[in-house]
Amino acid sequence: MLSLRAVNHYYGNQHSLWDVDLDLLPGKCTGVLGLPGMGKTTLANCIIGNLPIESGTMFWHQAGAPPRDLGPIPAANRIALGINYVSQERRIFSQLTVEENLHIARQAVGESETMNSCDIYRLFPQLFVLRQAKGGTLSEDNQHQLALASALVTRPRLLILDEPTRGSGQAYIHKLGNLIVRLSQELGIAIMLAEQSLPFIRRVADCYCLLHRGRNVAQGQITPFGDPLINGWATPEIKR
Ligand SMILES: Nc1ncnc2c1ncn2[C@@H]1O[C@H](COP(=O)(O)OP(=O)(O)OP(=O)(O)O)[C@@H](O)[C@H]1O
Repeated sequence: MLSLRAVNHYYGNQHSLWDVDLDLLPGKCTGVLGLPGMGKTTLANCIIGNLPIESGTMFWHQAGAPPRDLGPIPAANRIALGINYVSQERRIFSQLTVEENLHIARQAVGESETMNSCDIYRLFPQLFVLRQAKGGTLSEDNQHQLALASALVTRPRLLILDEPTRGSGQAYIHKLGNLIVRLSQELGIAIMLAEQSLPFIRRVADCYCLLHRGRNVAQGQITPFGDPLINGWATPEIKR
């Protein structure tokens, strides 16, 4: 679905992503794991088109169509192509109701491409109850659900979640994990999960990519994840 090869990114003179290779596949959840500041958000922003890459390739593969180079495609058009994102900030319109938020999110793609309200509320029953409530009045967890629902109404083929567990309690994290597994296994969505939480990645991801100082230092199926090497990279540097 999406293949990254030798992707490099710089913030000014600071080299932030180094020759990153990554494949994101339909129906699979890929955990992009790394400590704070290792490049997870930068990688997500390069894929969605918020940041330009310096070199390398990002090719979008879709059945029955020739591969497309994402490079020249602006961020707004990448949503129409099937790539959507939930940022760490969980952006929603706080002055608008849940329904209005979802209505605006639908505008990013053609009407025929969107997920209808019944399907969205089936995935997020709590949002149905709160559909007339303003975004700003929702709890943090419900705001995250609304941000996720706003991404899903565009029927993404690739969904990128940036640290979805940050700041949430165990009950919501458990529910979110179940939802992510459903989205990948039942709806066939390719999911890129940028996370610091190794237990969460172990629970929901099929495969992983480990970023360290902008380099992909290990990747593979989730099964060998108990490998001490991986645990070593996932330990804060101060302890290494
Ligand atoms: N706008 C920016 N300008 C300059 N440097 C930046 C900018 N954003 C991030 N960086 C730097 O790029 C590197 C990667 O940051 P990034 O936010 O991608 O990491 P991360 O793994 O997502 O971390 P976190 O988990 O804290 O969000 C860090 O050294 C960070 O300080």
